[in-house]
Formats: sequence, structure tokens, C-alpha cells
Amino acid sequence: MAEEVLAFRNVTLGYDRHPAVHHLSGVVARGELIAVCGPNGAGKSTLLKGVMGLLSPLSGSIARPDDGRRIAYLPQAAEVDRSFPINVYDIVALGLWRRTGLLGGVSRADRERIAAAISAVGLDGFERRTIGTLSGGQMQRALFARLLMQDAEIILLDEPFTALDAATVRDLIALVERWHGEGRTVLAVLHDLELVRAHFPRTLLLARSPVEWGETRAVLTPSNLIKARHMCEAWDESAHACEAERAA
Ligand SMILES: Nc1ncnc2c1ncn2[C@@H]1O[C@H](COP(=O)(O)OP(=O)(O)OP(=O)(O)O)[C@@H](O)[C@H]1O
Repeated sequence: MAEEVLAFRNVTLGYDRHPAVHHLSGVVARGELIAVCGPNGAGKSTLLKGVMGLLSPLSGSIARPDDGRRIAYLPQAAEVDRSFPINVYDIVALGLWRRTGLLGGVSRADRERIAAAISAVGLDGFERRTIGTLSGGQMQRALFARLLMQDAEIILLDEPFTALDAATVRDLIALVERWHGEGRTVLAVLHDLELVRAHFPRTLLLARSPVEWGETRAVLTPSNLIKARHMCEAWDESAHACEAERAA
């Protein structure tokens, strides 16, 4: 059995005592490629933030590697500040900062890796362009190049292909498959179920609570998708954590 890299133990995550993800249990083994699916507001982004440690569980726990450098996170495009005056080369180089520190030197080998990452995402010639001048697809390519630099064991992607053209999706999916081939663990929040069926062997279907987690074709069934929609529609936005959690 492959090594466990993440374990959710009856975890509830939320904001201001209002749960957004409820009672999730399960383990992720090293090298798994997992899609996280569910309706709007199902708690998918919240789950990734919990895995990243940006949110502490209201109850239960998430076991993850102690060394934060082993996890990389790509937030939703809307959360990335494109007005920041930084160029493509430097934003890709930022993938190194956890290793070098913000003021650490960049070696010749690092510079070669940065150039290779920019090339791998098809952005040769864009090195000096500030990120505010990039198209949405070019920006996402730059952020994938930064992920390449991070060299993380666990990679979390929040809606990485939303609003991208087919060619960009194809190129970025190829990188995800490359990471999978290298034995890295990838969790991606996705809305395109055809894309999930074609490329993601495992799926967690979330609707505030887990609906099902397992092999993609067994999870993304019409009945599970209807159940997920109903569970989200029935959710009481103002509910507090359960009694048992409050007592904990
Ligand atoms: N910072 C926040 N403060 C308070 N509530 C939040 C915050 N972020 C998310 N929520 C709430 O948590 C719930 C789950 O949101 P989340 O963004 O995790 O869902 P999602 O499945 O990623 O949705 P989408 O597919 O629309 O991106 C929603 O009710 C949302 O309003």
C-alpha cells in the first residue's frame, strides 16, 4: 500500500464558526491524482485552504507533511493580484523562495531551471513582461512555471483551467500528467466533469459533506451528482458547528 501523504480525520472547516466543509474523513496516498468536484459553494476551495494550513479545522484534523515546502498551492485566478509590478521571470523565480529565502542568491543552476520552466509552459520571450500585461492563459502558464520551480510533493490546484482556451488547457493538463508520472500527489478543484473523467483517476465529490470519494467513474454518477446538488441547496448557510463540535 502506497504511503499516506494526507489524512482527513472527521474534519470540519469553516469561517467564524460557520462550517463550510463538514465531517470529511479519508486518506490520500502518495502519487494520487484527485479531482475535487461539487456545486458552487460546496466547500472545495475551503478544503484546499485547510490542506494548505491557511484555515485551522473547527474540529477533527488534517495530517499533512510537517515541512510546508512539500506542498504547493495555486489559488483561483481571482485571488491572484495581477496589479503587482512583477515580471514573468521574477514570478517564476519566486517558486524558489522557500528554499533560498527572499534575499537568497539565485545560482546559475537555478537560472537554468527558471529558463527551462518558462520554456516548458511555452512562455519563451515573455520573461520581461509584467504580469499585468499577460492574457489569462499566459498568466496561468506563468503560475504553472512557478509550480514547476517549487518542486513540491503535493500540488493543490484551485480551478486551474477555468476560462482558458483548449490549447492552454491541453498544455497545462500535460504538466499535471507529468507531475503524476513523477509520483507527485495532485488535488485539483475542477468543474469540467468531462475533463475529470478523461484525466483524473480519482474524485472527491463534495457538497459541504462528502458525497463520495473513490474511483472517478464510480463517483461521478448521475445519482451522486443530483445528490450533491440537493445537499448544497438544502444547506443552512447560518448553521453553526454541531453540538459535539462546540463542546470539543
Ligand atoms: N473567507 C470567507 N469568509 C466567510 N465565508 C467564506 C469565506 N470563503 C468561503 N466562504 C463560504 O464557505 C462556503 C464554501 O465556499 P468555497 O469557496 O469553499 O466553495 P467552492 O466549492 O470552492 O465554490 P465555487 O465552486 O463557487 O468556487 C460558501 O458558503 C462561502 O460563502
